[in-house]
Amino acid sequence: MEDEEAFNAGYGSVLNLDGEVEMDASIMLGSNLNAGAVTVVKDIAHPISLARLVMEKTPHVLLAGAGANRFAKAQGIPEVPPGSLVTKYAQMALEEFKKRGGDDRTEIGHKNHSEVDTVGAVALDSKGNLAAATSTGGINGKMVGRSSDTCMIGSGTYADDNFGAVSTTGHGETIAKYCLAHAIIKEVERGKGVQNATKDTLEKMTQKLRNTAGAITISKEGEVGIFFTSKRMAWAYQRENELHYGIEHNQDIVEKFE
Ligand SMILES: NC(=O)C[C@H](N)C(=O)O
Repeated sequence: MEDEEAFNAGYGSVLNLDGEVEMDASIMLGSNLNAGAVTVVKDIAHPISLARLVMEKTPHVLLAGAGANRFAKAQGIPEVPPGSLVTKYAQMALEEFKKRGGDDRTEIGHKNHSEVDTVGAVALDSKGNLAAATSTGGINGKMVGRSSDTCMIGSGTYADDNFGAVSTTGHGETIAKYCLAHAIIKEVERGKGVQNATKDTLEKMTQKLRNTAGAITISKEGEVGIFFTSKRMAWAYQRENELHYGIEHNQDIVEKFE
């Protein structure tokens, strides 16, 4: 998904005020709560793979900026040429953002053409291990050096084999203040099913902070929770020979395959 221009991650990321791509990503394992993250990394095609290396090869959880890029080099991850993750669409979106005077970073009350989605994944394997991962270019027209919720364990990403795994998208400052991913997990811990936990937590967050977000959650039993207070959120999941997907509210398109 980081290679796909339609998504706001890797190639196709939105731009900061200087017209550059600065990316964030995080990953977490539910079995031991191991986690890794990077923030404000430049010229790396797959920030999520770098976040995984932070988890697997360092004693740290989060590496930032030049230090994260230096670590990538040491791990043999090549940098892509400067500017090669920038797309025409992202440049147009930044121009539009600047023309508008640059203050409509949330969906409430605005029709915002420049937002494309962060990518995230949650998974359960046959042994009962849960994992979550999230990757983003952040928010169009962000300040240089701004870190998002996506690199923050507990906000953008969380996984605990006892309860579930969550990945979130939406207005980063709001998600970070609410510790959204962890807040959803806490509701599961209190006994709610993952769909209700996801929905109720997002609704409470939006009511309190007047900004929108969405999340995908999976339980240790393999149930999925999908909800968004934003206008749209593209999602999909596969269980056995059924593929489910949607983007609008109350949409669940099913395709069966052999
Ligand atoms: N579309 C997104 O999910 C953006 C991301 N949460 C951020 O604030 O950077």
